[in-house]
Amino acid sequence: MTLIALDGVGRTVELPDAPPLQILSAVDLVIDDGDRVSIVGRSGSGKSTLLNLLGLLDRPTHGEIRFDGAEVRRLSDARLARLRGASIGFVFQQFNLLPGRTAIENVMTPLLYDRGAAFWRRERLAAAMLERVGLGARLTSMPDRMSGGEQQRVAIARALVRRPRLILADEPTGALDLETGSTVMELMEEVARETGAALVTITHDPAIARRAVRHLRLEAGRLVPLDGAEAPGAAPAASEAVSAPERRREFESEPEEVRA
Ligand SMILES: Nc1ncnc2c1ncn2[C@@H]1O[C@H](COP(=O)(O)OP(=O)(O)OP(=O)(O)O)[C@@H](O)[C@H]1O
Repeated sequence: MTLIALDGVGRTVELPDAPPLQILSAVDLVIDDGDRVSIVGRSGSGKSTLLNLLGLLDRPTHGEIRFDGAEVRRLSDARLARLRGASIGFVFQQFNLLPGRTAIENVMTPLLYDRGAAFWRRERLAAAMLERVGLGARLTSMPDRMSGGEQQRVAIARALVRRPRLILADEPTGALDLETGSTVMELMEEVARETGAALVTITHDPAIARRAVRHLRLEAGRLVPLDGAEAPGAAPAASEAVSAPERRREFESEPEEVRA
C-alpha cells in the first residue's frame, strides 16, 4: 500500500539579497509500506531538504505530497505534528539523544506524546524495545557512557518505539566504524522488517546504499533512479518488500506487552 507519494515536488527558498533558490524541482517518488529505499547525492544536492519533506517537517513550495492519502499542504501544523509523531521515526548521524537522560528515558520520550494506552505503558514498551536492540542490560545507562554503536541502537529503539510506518535514516552510520555501522544497519533493517515499516536511508556511503532494494540519487535537485550499471550494487530480492504488510499484520498479532 502506498505510504507517501511525491508528485512534481519542488522546494524553493527565498533569499534576502539574491533570487530565490530552487533546491528541489519536480521530484516524483512513491514509497510503499515496507519499502527499502536509499538516496545518495553530493553535498548540497538537496538530501536534507528532501528528508524534511518526507518527514513532514516542511511543506513543498510546488507539487503535492500525500501521506497515507492525505494531502500534506492541506493539513494544519498540529495535525501534521501528530501524524509525524505517530507515523515517522528519525535516525540521525549524531544520534541526537537527550544528554543527562538514561537510555530508557530517551526511548520513552516519543511515548510521552501518545494519547493512547502506550502513554501509560511507556516504560514497559521502551524496555521491550531496548531489549530488542540488544540493550536490555543497559536501560539506566547514560548516553555519554555508551559507545557510538550503542547510542545509535538507543536512537533506533527510540525511533521505532511508536511503531512508525516510515523510518527516515539520515547518514545513520556516518559516526560509526565500518563494522559497527553494518551491524547497526542490519539491526535497523531487521526491526523495520518485523514491524513492516518502510526504511529510507540517506547516505554518502555506497556500501550502505546498496543494502536497499531501490536506489535513487539526487542530482541538482532532481531524483534519478539508479539501476543497471549505475546502481551501487546488486539489489537483494524485491520480495522482501512485497511481503511487508503481511509482516505488519503478523506483528500486530504479537502479545500485548510489545505492542504500542
Ligand atoms: N533555508 C535555506 N536557505 C538558503 N539556502 C538553503 C536553505 N536550505 C538549504 N539551502 C541550500 O540548498 C542546498 C541543498 O541543501 P541540503 O541541506 O538539502 O543539501 P544536502 O544534500 O543535505 O547537503 P549535505 O550532504 O552537505 O548535508 C544547499 O546549497 C544549501 O545551502
